[in-house]
Amino acid sequence: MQKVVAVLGGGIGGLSACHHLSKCPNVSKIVLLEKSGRCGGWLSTIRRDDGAVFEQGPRGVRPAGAVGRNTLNLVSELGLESEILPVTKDHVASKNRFLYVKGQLHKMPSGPGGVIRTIPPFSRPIIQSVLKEMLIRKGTEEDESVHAFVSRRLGSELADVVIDSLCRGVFAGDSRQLSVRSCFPPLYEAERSRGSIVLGMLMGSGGPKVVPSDLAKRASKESWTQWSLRRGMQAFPEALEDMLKRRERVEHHHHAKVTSLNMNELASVLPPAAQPLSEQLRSIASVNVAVVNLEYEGFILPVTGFGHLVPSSEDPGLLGVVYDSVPFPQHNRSGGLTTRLTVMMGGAWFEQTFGHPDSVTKQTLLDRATQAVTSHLGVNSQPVWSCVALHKNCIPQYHLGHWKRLEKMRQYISNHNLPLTLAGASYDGVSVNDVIFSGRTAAEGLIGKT
Ligand SMILES: Cc1cc2nc3c(=O)[nH]c(=O)nc-3n(C[C@H](O)[C@H](O)[C@H](O)COP(=O)(O)OP(=O)(O)OC[C@H]3O[C@@H](n4cnc5c(N)ncnc54)[C@H](O)[C@@H]3O)c2cc1C
Ligand SMILES: C=Cc1c2[nH]c(c1C)Cc1[nH]c(c(CCC(=O)O)c1C)Cc1[nH]c(c(C)c1CCC(=O)O)Cc1[nH]c(c(C)c1C=C)C2
Repeated sequence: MQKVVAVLGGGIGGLSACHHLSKCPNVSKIVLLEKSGRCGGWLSTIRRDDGAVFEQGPRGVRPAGAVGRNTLNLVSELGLESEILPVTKDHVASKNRFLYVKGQLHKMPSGPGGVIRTIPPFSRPIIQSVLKEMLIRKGTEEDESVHAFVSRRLGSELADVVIDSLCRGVFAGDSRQLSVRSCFPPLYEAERSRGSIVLGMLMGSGGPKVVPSDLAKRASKESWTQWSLRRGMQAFPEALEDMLKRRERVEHHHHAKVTSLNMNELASVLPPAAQPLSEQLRSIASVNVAVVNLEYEGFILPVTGFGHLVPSSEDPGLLGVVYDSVPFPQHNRSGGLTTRLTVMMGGAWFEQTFGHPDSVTKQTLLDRATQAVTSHLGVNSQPVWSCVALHKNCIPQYHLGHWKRLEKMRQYISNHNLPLTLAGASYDGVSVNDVIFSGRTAAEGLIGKT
C-alpha cells in the first residue's frame, strides 16, 4: 500500500527521516513542514564574507560507534567527503580538555600517566577509584541520577567535578537531575550486565550494526575523534535538503506553521483523546543556552586544546568555553592570525543566573562571556568581533524516569494505532549522530529497513 508521510520539523532529525522515507518505493509522497525559513534547526553557522565561520550550535561530530558511522555514511551519500575537516586522535584538541576549578585551569586526566598519578584538582589517583569500582555491588534502582550513580560507583570527587562538568558540556544540564539510564545508557547497561562500568567498557557491548562506508572506514583508520565541514555544520542540512529537493516525491514547505518538535507545541496539536500522550510530551523539560561567539586578534590563549568546562560548584551559570580555532583553524578568517572562542552559558542554571530569557539583554550576555574569558584565560584584550545568541529550549533534559515516559508514550501510540512516530533530540539521545539515527529508525519503523 502506498503511503503519504508528513515530517514535522526540518531539523537534522526530520531531514534524516525524509531522506530514508524518500528511498522507499512504497511512500508516494513526503511532506516536510518546517516553521522557519530554513531547515537544519540547531545546526546553524555564521559565514562571514572574509571566510570566517562561527558555529551557533554543534561544532563537531564524533565519528565513533554505529551512530557515528551512520552519520558518515550519510555525509558520503551527500558527496560531502571533500568538505570534511577531521580532527585526529593525536591533535592537541583531542588530547587536551580542561576543567576550570578553584580559579585555575586543570588538564583533564588522560592516558595511563593521567590516571596513576595524583593530578590536581583531584586528591588521589583516579586509578584508585577505577579499581575499587569493580568491587562495588550492583545498584537495585530502575533509574538513578547521573550524579548519584557515579558517586556510588566512583566516589563523590569524580561525580562533583568530572561528571557534573560532563553533563554541562553535553546536556547543559544538572547531573543531579539527569537520568543515567537515559543520558548514558552504556554506563547503566555496563552495571546491569557486567556488574561494573569498567568491566562493561573493557568487554564491550552489542548495539546496532551499521556497515561502514569508505569514509567511515577512513575515519576509523585515521583515528578521527571529531569532524566538521569546511563551510560549517549548516552545510550538512543544506546538502541534505538539496538532495531531497531533487526527489520528486518530496514536498518542502518552509514557513509552514503546523506543529513542532518542541514538546509543548506538538502536545497542543494532538486531539483531546490523546491527552495522556500530550501530558507525557509536555513533561520532557528543556533548557535555554546562551551562545557567545568571540573573535580575538592574534593567538591569545594561555593553553591549547578543545576547551574548558566549569563545574556547577565553581560558577553555575557559566558552562564552558570552546577554543574553536584550535580544532578548526580552517574556520578562521583568511589571512591574519585570530583566536575564535565560544562561551556557553545558562542551561539548567539559566533563570537563576540571568532571570527570564525574554528580559536578559545581549549586552549582559556579552559582558558575562568576555569577563569569563578574562578571568579564566587571562585575556585582557577585547574581542574584535562577537555574536550573541539565546537559544530557547534548545537541549532536552532526560530527567529521572525519562525511560518510563518514553515507554508509556510509545505504548500509547501503539495501543491507539496513532499514525505517529517520535524522532529527534527529545527521546533517545541529543547528539547530532543520535538524532540522525532516530530519524532513520523512525522512517524504518514506518516502511521497513531501506
Ligand atoms: C548550543 C548547542 C551546541 C550543541 N553542540 C553539539 C555538538 O557539539 N555535537 C553534537 O553532536 N550535538 C550538539 N548539539 C545537539 C544537536 O545539535 C541537537 O540535539 C540536534 O541538532 C537536534 O536536532 P532535531 O532535529 O531533533 O531538532 P531541532 O534542531 O530542534 O529541529 C527541529 C526543527 O523543527 C522546526 N519546528 C519547530 N516548530 C515548528 C512548527 N511549529 N512547525 C514546523 N516546524 C517546526 C524548527 O524550526 C527546527 O527546524 C548542540 C546543541 C546546541 C543547542
Ligand atoms: C558547555 C556547554 C556545551 C558544550 N557543548 C555542548 C554543550 C551543552 C553540547 C554538546 N557537546 C557534545 C555533544 C554531543 C555528545 C555526543 O555524544 O557526541 C553535545 C550535545 C560533545 C562533547 N563536548 C564535550 C564532551 C565531553 C562531549 C562528549 C563527547 C566527546 O567526548 O567528544 C566537552 C565540552 N563541551 C563544551 C565544552 C566547552 C567542552 C569542554 C571540554 C561545550
